[in-house]
Amino acid sequence: MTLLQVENLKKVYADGTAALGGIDFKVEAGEFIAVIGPSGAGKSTLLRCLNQMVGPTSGKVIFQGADTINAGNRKLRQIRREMGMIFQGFNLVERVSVLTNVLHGRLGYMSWRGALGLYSKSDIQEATRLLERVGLGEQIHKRADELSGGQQQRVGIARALAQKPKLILADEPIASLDPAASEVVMNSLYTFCKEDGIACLCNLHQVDMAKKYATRIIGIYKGTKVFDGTPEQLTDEMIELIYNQNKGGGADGLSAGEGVNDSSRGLPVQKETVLA
Ligand SMILES: Nc1ncnc2c1ncn2[C@@H]1O[C@H](COP(=O)(O)OP(=O)(O)OP(=O)(O)O)[C@@H](O)[C@H]1O
Repeated sequence: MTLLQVENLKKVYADGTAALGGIDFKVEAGEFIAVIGPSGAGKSTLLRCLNQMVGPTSGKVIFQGADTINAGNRKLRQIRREMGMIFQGFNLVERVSVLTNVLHGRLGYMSWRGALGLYSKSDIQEATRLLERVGLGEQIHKRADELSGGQQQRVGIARALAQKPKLILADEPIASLDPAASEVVMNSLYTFCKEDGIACLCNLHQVDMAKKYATRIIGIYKGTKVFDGTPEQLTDEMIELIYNQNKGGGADGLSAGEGVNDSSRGLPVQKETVLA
């Protein structure tokens, strides 16, 4: 079964900004997909519409056969625990320990016990094991804000893994990191997703990182998908087209109701590869 199916997904924010103009794609189990595109293209909105952090205006998001947009609270909670999320700003609770932050990844599986901090012995063992796996076995009792940015993001990865997700949504996970830390974080994310058979949708500004790690790349421009292919198919000419379209026209989202016709922007249309 297809893991995730996105059909004609649209998002118009309350102020009229049309951030997504109708996006379609599928994700199969274990794929590592980089989502690229200029600032304001709609990458974050897309990821947030998948787990309903942002409510889409219309379209379909089917995750493991379940309609996420119309899911009730209970079903949505189940869907969200199988869709881990990693954030640019790490989103850790800074004043609590690294271990506790990873245990927060188990909250979706718990009821009142989690709210009281009553984690099971096996959850604590698993969280410890995950921290060892991301190379932070020595840091588990430190406060989260005592760690470097790259270390904090590895805590974020361990927390997402603690959810035992089928899909990880990573929203610019290396945007605030230096090149060395970025490499460590991307390598960890890629390796653990591969080892655990987890699919990943990873928003990236760095095209070189997308080409290095992704098994597939989706290019977004002004709320529409303008490229969907392998790293090899993402030629320098295509990169130039995706990003340089941005220069004249800005990237502040579409006006509400404005559709994007890719051929009208001069982007080449190659069947299968570009513009599904
Ligand atoms: N809450 C909001 N209300 C109104 N407009 C928004 C909101 N969030 C995002 N937008 C707009 O939607 C468009 C897409 O934004 P989004 O953050 O999804 O793009 P992005 O590709 O992730 O950009 P970046 O790479 O800079 O993070 C932009 O025009 C942005 O200004």
